[in-house]
Amino acid sequence: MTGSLPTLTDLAASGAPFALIAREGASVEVLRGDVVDVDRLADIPLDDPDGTPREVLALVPFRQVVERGFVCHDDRAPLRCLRVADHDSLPLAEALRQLPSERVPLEDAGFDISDEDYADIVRRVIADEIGRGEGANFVIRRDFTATVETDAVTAGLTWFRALLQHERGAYWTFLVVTDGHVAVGASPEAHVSARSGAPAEPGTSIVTMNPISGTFRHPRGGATAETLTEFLSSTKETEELFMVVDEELKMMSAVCSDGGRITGPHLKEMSRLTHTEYMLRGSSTMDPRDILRETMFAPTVTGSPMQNACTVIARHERTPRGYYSGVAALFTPAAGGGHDLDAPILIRTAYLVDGRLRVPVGATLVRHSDPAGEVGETHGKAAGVLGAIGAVDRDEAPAVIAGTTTVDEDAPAAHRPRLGDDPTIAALLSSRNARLAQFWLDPQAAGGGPYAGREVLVVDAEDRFTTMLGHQLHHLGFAVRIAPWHEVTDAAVDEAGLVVFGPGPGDPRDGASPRIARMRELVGRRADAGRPLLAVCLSHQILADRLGIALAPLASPHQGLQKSVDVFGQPASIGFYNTFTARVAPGTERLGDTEIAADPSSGDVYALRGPGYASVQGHLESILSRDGLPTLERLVGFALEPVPA
Ligand SMILES: C=C(O[C@@H]1C=C(C(=O)O)C=C[C@H]1O)C(=O)O
Ligand SMILES: NC(=O)CC[C@H](N)C(=O)O
Repeated sequence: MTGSLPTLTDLAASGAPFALIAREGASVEVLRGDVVDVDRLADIPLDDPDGTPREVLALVPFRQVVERGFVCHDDRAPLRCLRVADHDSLPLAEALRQLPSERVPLEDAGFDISDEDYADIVRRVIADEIGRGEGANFVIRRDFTATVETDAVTAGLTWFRALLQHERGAYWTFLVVTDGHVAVGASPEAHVSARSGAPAEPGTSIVTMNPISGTFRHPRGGATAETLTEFLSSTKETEELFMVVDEELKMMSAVCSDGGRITGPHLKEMSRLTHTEYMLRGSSTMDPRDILRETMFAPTVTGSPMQNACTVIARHERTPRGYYSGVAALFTPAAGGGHDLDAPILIRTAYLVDGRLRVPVGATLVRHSDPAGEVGETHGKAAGVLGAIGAVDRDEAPAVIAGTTTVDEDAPAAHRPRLGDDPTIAALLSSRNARLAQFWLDPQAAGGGPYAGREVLVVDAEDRFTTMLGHQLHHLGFAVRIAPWHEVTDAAVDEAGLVVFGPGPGDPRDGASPRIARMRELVGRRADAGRPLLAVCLSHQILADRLGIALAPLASPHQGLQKSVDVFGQPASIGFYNTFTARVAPGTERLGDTEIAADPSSGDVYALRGPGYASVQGHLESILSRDGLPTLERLVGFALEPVPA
């Protein structure tokens, strides 16, 4: 097929749709075919009408979250599929020779939201969202925009070339040209991939996710072991990565029968930035389109809990996202049938439509975010793309992002060694895992736990930590059913042998929220019946309230905090994701039938137990809970203890 491959400039001039992808440094893949726009992921045409499997490259817009019932500013951006007819490969040197390098002038360049306004958004998200229990971390974006007179496809080719030459460490460097739409970028982050397993396991694929979070902007002259060490020692950056790993493990637990296991952390070293990352791996029997649906979209570019993050994004972003934080999904027919999937996240990408350039960038906002720091981070993230498109000087430092007054201190220095190979850095990175739950670091042994033969109903209150809980409960031997709060019937709650009420966003005192009102009803009903229940986080707060214990906001949220607490006589290192707390007078250990495990000085309640029930403020299922599984087993044991007549 390569024989018929026109030069890249002829291909561009033909007006036909095409895509260029550099996945490994040595070559550029050239994909040609026709384009169809479809409504839903399930409609992606993986097979021709005669049943022949077909390779498809799909651009999945952020608005696709509506398929999961999540909220967004809906721009109706099409789910665009390039049905690949020809897939060729060009040596990198040849591609570089063919690609244009003339500078593309930009007019009216600058961020749509000023630095001051972005800093205000950061403050509001910390105070009004994290500070009100809506979640732990949120990514809010801003767009760098400009007018471009140059022909769009020529501009795309030019920028693709510049990214190949000047960015490094990208997972995919790519250009996708379809009618009237050019997307060109160098994304560091694989969202999800699914590769067919050994022929012995037909229908099974190995699923990989790659959460990247924590951003180190290289100082002038490049990163050094000293400056990187300082970054790696930052609590904020460390916890930020742990939080997104937790959120992606929720997704892994939903799509993988073995829940997934984590390896890392590693460094992702780019020209101007270094990120930290983990790899999550598990096996799944799901169709790759379903895997994609269940994982829409990465918490590293949205937030957690993911569903509420969409609501928060809609509240604080003023315009729709288009493809930003969606994925480019390449479905390739697999030797043993079905399709493999490779899907980088659409970040660090420039879009050119109708002469308007848009480069969206965001930062992960957490409880201890510094507004100025997050502003700087968005500049740093844009700089890789903006360097390529000539909006910042590429090789000189300091450079200035056109249209702003901010000095770009992230300009790349030539040829630095990889710092991940430095033994001190490697040791510092791997020391992070000592804080984490062994359960998620080890391959998990199958079944046979102490509760084999029993059933549990897990009620989901819009935080899919329930999938991780479900996985741990399964490990303890239970047959697990997870049901969302709005589908669960009274009868189901009455009949289950054990009910676990899950965590969720929001203020537990907010009875006007239909979700919280229903959770109150269900927890109350089960508690009144005196049948075994375990309540987690939001549900623990609801149970505490019902038992007459006061609820209050914490002075500063514990969203993504690891803490060692006493749980009925045993110390446990546990992860917390709460803004509110149940609180008793310090020293209170009992209220009626209820035994209370609380902080001796603040009176903040960590756990409760009584006849037929137990509850916990922390998340035993989180990677942050080093003592999570044994504590869960203890609490389940308390809840299932026979109630004296
Ligand atoms: C949100 C973006 O990047 C993501 C956010 C990161 C962070 O907050 O540290 C790091 C890498 C990406 O997962 C972006 O590039 O727009
Ligand atoms: N994870 C949770 O369930 C959090 C509960 C509640 N929304 C809080 O922030 O305190």
